[in-house]
Amino acid sequence: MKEILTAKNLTKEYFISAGKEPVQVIKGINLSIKEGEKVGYAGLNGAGKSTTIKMLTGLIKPTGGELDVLGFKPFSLRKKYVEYIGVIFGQRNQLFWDLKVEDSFQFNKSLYKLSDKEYKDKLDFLNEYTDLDNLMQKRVLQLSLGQKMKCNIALSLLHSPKILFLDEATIGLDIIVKNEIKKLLNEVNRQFNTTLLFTSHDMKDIEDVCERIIILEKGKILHDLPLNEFKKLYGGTKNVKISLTERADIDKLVFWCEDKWKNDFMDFNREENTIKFSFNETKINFFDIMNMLKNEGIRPSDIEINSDSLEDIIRGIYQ
Ligand SMILES: Nc1ncnc2c1ncn2[C@@H]1O[C@H](COP(=O)(O)OP(=O)(O)OP(=O)(O)O)[C@@H](O)[C@H]1O
Repeated sequence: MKEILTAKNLTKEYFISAGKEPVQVIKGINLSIKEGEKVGYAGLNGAGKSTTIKMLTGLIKPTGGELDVLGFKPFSLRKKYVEYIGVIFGQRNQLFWDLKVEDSFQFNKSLYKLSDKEYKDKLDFLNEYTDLDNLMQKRVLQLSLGQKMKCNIALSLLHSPKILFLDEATIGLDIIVKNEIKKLLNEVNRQFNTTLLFTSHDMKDIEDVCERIIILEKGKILHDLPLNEFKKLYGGTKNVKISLTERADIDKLVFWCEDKWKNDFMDFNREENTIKFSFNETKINFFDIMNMLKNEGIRPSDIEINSDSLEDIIRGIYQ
């Protein structure tokens, strides 16, 4: 996979008030993104995510460092550059507000000089994963937030961008629309190898789309890892609930667990015929517990086991 985006020691300073020193909000970040990657860009409010996206899309000029996206310096050759990228800002609308949805699509068709076939093929693809067809004849101001976002994303994909930047594209959307959008993004990536750079405060969105996560903190990159590696390194917590019908079996299991791993459980609670505990996979192997139950002939009436979500992990990092 070839590199599609590189940033070296990228910085951005803003002048907040006249006569005062500028404030550096992006403090020398290095990025390297390959074609077809799906990258989540996460961080707390004010970390600098939108500022980064604005620099990468050529909306604002970096204060320092080097930036190369698809062979372009985004800010200097913006007119040409935008032919190859798509940009979605959750709070902004790119459709003609008081016209029909289709008018914006027709406008972009001529702007990007798409042939009738290219236009039709792309609409066929978009219709497969959204209900765009039903929305085309509606006026934009009649659309709900979710319908508007679907149309905005579809419009940004019309010219087959090589890379799609999404800044809080799923903000305020319900779970059904979010899922539809995530499916569309995954398909765009799968079928057209479109690179995705995606910011969201909803870690589930990042988890459902991205294979790599970059965490920004106060303008610096704190982590940049494949998502599964990140989860293994910083997560690895399993939460288990075991229900048993016999009180004696509970006693036996509690005694055995405490004897073997007394200090290794993150928490351990007994309630009636149920025990609930959390542990880190690096310290305790859940199969040992399953084997013990089997060897003792204990048959639980129910077992629930789940891993910490990305959201839990990130919360843990910032706490
Ligand atoms: N045009 C601007 N002028 C001055 N300061 C700005 C400007 N835009 C952003 N900032 C400041 O830069 C910092 C980073 O803002 P940015 O919007 O990039 O963060 P973010 O990570 O996207 O936050 P959020 O998750 O809240 O959207 C913040 O302290 C913000 O107040």
